[in-house]
Amino acid sequence: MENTVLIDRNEALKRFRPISGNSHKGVQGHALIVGGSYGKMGSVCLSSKACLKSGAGLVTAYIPKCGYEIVQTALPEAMVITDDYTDHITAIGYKIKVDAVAIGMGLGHHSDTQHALYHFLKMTAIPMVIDADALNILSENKSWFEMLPNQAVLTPHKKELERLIGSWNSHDEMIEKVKAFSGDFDVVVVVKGAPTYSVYLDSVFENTTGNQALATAGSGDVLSGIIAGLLSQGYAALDAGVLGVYLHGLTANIAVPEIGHHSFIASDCINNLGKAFLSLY
Ligand SMILES: NC(=O)C1=CN([C@@H]2O[C@H](COP(=O)(O)OP(=O)(O)OC[C@H]3O[C@@H](n4cnc5c(N)ncnc54)[C@H](O)[C@@H]3O)[C@@H](O)[C@H]2O)[C@@H](O)CC1
Ligand SMILES: Nc1ncnc2c1ncn2[C@@H]1O[C@H](COP(=O)(O)OP(=O)(O)O)[C@@H](O)[C@H]1O
Ligand SMILES: [Mg+2]
Repeated sequence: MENTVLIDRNEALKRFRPISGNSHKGVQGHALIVGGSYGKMGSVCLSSKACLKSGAGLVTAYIPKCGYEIVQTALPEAMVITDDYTDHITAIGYKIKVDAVAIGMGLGHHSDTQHALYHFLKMTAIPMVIDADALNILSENKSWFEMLPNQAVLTPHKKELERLIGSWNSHDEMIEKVKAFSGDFDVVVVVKGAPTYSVYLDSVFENTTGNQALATAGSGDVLSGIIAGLLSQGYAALDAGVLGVYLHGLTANIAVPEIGHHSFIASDCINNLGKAFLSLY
């Protein structure tokens, strides 16, 4: 399509910033990962780990009580704040200062959780990734679009996108609808698929990395964590989206010669993030 920028290594390099020698965890960004419900805590573990492995100095997971031991055990590097309720999130309250948020992975759509999301969006204006069930809740409450923070990064797969903006008849029509949505609410939309397109206003970026190994549970949860990690370090929303998608796809390109398409799982995406970052030096 006309005016689409292909995101290859050169384009990724334009956006990538190495970490300075005198950095410390206090200036590397603190990201909050909000999600999880009974049976879906893995999504928060994956997203939080990917966030740490993308350079965030501190990561806190905000989860329902049932996930406390799961997240603390799976990921000792992350801090945890629990909701008052056991099985799902009912209110999103915290006293820490965070630089970026990713919300929605494994969140579910209980009415209490919908309420919590409403108040959170109303009160929160920091860089934000909105994924999975947070997108689905928004789709059921379209008047809430107005509350989205400027340049929030929305990361729908095609089904989630259809719930958000309605259906389309062609690729070009889909892109035009996403551009209009981006303009109406000043958001970056990362349309996940093969390939993934990142759209902001009239600009469209087509990713060149990734393969079918990523067609596996949790690989989108990993992407939300990567983008939140970049946002927390001060990357602009569009740069975080475009670079995050590039690195995420690259992990699969790096891993497939050894692991193959069938056996690659979302944790392999995380395990190869280091090599993906190193390829930019
Ligand atoms: N280990 C975990 O805890 C996991 C939790 N997850 C969470 O589970 C919840 C449900 O996520 P789902 O995405 O499964 O639910 P959805 O109901 O949003 O999506 C599932 C439907 O969308 C279709 N779909 C998915 N990707 C598509 C694509 N690229 N093009 C067209 N159709 C597509 C599927 O075929 C299916 O019909 C989310 O909160 C998610 O974060 C998942 O991420 C899987 C792993
Ligand atoms: N065939 C494919 N080729 C390239 N990337 C893919 C392919 N299938 C899935 N992906 C990527 O994997 C991720 C899947 O995200 P998502 O559907 O949200 O998964 P989950 O919710 O299970 O974490 C997206 O980044 C998507 O672009
Ligand atoms: Mg998903």
